[in-house]
Amino acid sequence: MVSAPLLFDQYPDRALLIEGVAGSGKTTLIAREAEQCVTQGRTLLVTFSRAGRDVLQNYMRARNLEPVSNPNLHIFTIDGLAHFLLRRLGDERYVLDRQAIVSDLLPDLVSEVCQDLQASSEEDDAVMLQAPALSIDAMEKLMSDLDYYRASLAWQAESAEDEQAAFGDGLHHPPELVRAVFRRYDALRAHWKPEASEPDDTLLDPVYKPEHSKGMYGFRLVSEAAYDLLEALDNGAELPGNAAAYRYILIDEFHDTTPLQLLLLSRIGQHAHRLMAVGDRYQTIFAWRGANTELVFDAFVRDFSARRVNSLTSYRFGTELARLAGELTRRAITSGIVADTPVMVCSGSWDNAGALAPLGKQSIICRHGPDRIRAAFSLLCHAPVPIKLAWPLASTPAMGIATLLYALRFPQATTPLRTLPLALLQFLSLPGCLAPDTVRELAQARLTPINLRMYMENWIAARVPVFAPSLKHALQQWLTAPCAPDAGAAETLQAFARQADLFRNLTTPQRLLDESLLQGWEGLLMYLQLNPIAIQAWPALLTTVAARCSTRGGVPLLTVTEAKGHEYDHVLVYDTADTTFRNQTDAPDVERNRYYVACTRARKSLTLFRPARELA
Ligand SMILES: Nc1ncnc2c1ncn2[C@@H]1O[C@H](COP(=O)(O)OP(=O)(O)OP(=O)(O)O)[C@@H](O)[C@H]1O
Repeated sequence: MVSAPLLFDQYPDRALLIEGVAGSGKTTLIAREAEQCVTQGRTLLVTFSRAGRDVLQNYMRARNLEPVSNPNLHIFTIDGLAHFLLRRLGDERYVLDRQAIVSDLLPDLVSEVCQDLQASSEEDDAVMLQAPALSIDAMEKLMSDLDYYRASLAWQAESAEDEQAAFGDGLHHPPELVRAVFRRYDALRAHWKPEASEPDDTLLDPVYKPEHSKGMYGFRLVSEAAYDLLEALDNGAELPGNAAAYRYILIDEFHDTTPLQLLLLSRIGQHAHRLMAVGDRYQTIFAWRGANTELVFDAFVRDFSARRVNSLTSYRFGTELARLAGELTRRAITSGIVADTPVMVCSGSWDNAGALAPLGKQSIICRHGPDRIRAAFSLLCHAPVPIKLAWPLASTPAMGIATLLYALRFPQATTPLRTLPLALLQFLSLPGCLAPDTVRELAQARLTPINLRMYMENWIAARVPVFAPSLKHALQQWLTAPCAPDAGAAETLQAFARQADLFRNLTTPQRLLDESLLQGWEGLLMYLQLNPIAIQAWPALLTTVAARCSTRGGVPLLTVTEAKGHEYDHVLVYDTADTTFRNQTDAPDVERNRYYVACTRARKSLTLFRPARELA
């Protein structure tokens, strides 16, 4: 490795903004600078994602530096830092699980807000606002609207124009609704009390356990901690010197920082001696969460009079991949290493995908979760040699639905079904289900096929409908119609899906969960057609699939989000079209960035894989 002088020694400026291409050594640079900084004072290494924080921790560990043994070294995500500081300020709100808020708290709050909005529009004779459906899907979108509204600083705009400029076209729902829900939601967050003296575990974010067991009130998501900390500071709270007085602040993944997070970092960094932010604007893949690279880079330069330093040389990969990365981002990217990194386009079958490196030695990067499921089944069915997958395919939604159906039909079967509680939650997330109140009860009890069947019969008979009519009918049939024990699993499951109309709305799935289900269902049917079994033998299939999935020695199957910040010797990018992923739904620049991130994880070889349609 070239031992370059430290940038803090090379440049006299208090703050530096390093913009470097993938593999140009940004994280390495932070680690090198930090190694020096910790000898001189408290040093904060901060990053956007948990995955990015883990990468930083690994880089520091490789230098024998760990926060537990070095009091000067602090490594956090920005939200994790805000949460930590709030706790030091004596803030004891619960940290709740996002899904619990979406399904348990948001629907009631939204109906109250809509009633108020309708009442006031009647008084003012104004146009009435269309209330959203209270489906899980609409609530999930509203939750991301709240995130976006918060992260983009739209809440502090003084006029409707400023507000619009902040959130741009990032909202799913009308701004009046988002604004009103945002206010009511924040009021609820401040005063909320669990129904019992403490909330049940299913409501809590498992990563952030409460400080005390009783007497706490208020809640937040950890992603709301930066906002809450800023609010506390605006209300006169002072950051505890022993927790927040950082001499050095080094920010990785700066391109993903939101305007809200930058505001907080600017407050924390106002007395810092030196600051450094590193990023690559072409690696922004979280724009949908309110990240705004251009704005954040410019604000950092302005607020800290930072010097910009650019690097177009990658030390991760050789010339051929450097050329591809340059074409994708229209930059003159060069390679700083001698060895080449060949790039191969491979269409059709997996047989040819091992030309640059054996398939078992490659890391497979997919655009998102649903594509990963497709890749996994495709490998399971068609890989030339039976390789193992370092990923639990048996826990995917389609496998869950089939497991639940099996348990309902054969409640007396004795083979234990380890994934049954997960399968129940997956089933109840189907578009045609409204989660019944008793689910939480059931999820906490010891779930057996027998009590599952009993609950299911009650739900089907319930006066308040739990299932859409076609799904209800299909379930009734499933529970009552005689079924030959040797009926083929593929045909039986297919018949249920048809009767329940499971995929009617899924030709263009809206939710990732639905797309995951669709890909998994198609993959499962393909597997069952190649390996036919009777529905009664379902537990044996689960065992066979689980045996093909092993973290030890299996091929890693990653999404771009998971692979970001990491590097792998041999990378296969799954399901590419012409210089991008085949599946394109987000803004073109976000899609391009995702593809660029995936390709630039490779060190020694890159295979761009396009499966033949019948294998996809
Ligand atoms: N100056 C250098 N000389 C040689 N190799 C280097 C140098 N800097 C970094 N490397 C190596 O290049 C690879 C990429 O480094 P690093 O992960 O720090 O890049 P990055 O810019 O953070 O990448 P990305 O933005 O893609 O996450 C690593 O294997 C690292 O050891």
